[in-house]
Amino acid sequence: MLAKSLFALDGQRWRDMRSKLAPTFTTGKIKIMVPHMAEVGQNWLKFLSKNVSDEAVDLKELAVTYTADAIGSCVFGVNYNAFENPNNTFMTMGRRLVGYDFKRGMKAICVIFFPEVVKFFKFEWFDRSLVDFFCNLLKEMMDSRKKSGQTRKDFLQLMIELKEKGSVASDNAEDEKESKELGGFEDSQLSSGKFDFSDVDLYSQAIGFFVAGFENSSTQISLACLELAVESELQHRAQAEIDQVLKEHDGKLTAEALKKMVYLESIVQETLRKYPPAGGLVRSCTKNYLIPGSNVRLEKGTTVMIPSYSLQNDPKYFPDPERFDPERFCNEDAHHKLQFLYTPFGDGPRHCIGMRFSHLLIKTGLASILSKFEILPCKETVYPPKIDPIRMPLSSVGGVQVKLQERKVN
Ligand code: HEM
Repeated sequence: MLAKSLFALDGQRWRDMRSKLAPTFTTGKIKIMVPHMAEVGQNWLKFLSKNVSDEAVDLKELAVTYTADAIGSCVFGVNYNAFENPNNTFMTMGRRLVGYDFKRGMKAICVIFFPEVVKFFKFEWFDRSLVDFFCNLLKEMMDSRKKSGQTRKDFLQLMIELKEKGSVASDNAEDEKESKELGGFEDSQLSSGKFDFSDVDLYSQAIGFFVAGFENSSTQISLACLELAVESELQHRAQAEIDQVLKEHDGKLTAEALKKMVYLESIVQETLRKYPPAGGLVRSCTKNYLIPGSNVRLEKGTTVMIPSYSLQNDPKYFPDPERFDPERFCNEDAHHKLQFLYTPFGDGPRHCIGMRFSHLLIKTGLASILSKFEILPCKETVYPPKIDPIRMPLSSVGGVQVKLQERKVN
């Protein structure tokens, strides 16, 4: 089933799928989902206000609940409020879907380095029962929208549009431009005729998006909070910006408000630099290639790993790399100078299609918690975090233990 998700496709079908999904990931399309994220952020704050104490909390665990609920709402169109109902089936199944153990670790190694073994043994990445649960849920949501005639501003609706019309329309020239950047190909590179997007294609994409966003985004939120707990000056600068922007937007966390939180954006970028979830990028040589200026010859079919984590933590490119310094990204053209060195979302035609969505998801989570809480280090805090050497995506051993204190904001 998940062989049909964008991650797993290649060749012509990947090109066609990428170009059709690209219009659903533009800023214009994603910003209509910010209210769903902000609603989950509010649920998070309500839960914390009722439960905050003098004890340490695991922010990674809390962030997982936030991202699961937010992705559930934006991608599947469901809102379970996992803060109040932590054992709801969506959350339980979601945890199993992204859970990691020795068996999964070995499978991941095989997928990257021995794809022939995976094909030969027909490895199933996920249990059938898990996949069935998510497919049935999506089917139910689609049937209920069809029956009631109601629509909702979310990914599910955009994918229903793709299924019914064969494409998702761009809203304006800017939307069209972004869509091309995300998945633009010449017409001659794409299949002609109506794009076939079956129910199974739709389920595969939705489940793939959940898996992609759940772990990565919650890790980024929790590690950003850890850095801010340790560097209180940076935290207060971020809070001053959030307070000011919220004041100008009637206290509402909208897409426009998030855009104005430029220092918070630098914090997100610096967290992604220090802790890139993927660790590295994988590519396969499509032809024999001699690395210029060397005698290293790569044979066609060789798997190459681009070490994002090492490059982004190399003092040659990022002086004093252990220092958490959002200033590195405060300058507008910092990105241009860093091409190919800063790749938390990958690079080239296969870069992360969900990059804009993740930025908004992470920023909404951070802006929510920082607007109402002070994050403090405590005796359980481990800093620097101990990165799990065998887990993929990147994760800190023992979560992120900190203390929360309600802020007094005027
Ligand atoms: C902090 C959050 C995230 C990070 C750091 C991240 C990072 C990445 C990276 C490194 C890749 C491989 C890129 C390459 O090889 O050049 C990737 C691919 C991908 N990501 Fe993400 N991702 C994140 C969140 C998301 C979310 C939320 C979604 C969906 C809603 C998503 C959807 C995808 C898809 C579909 C691909 C495969 C693209 C293709 O092969 O064409 N990601 N991501």
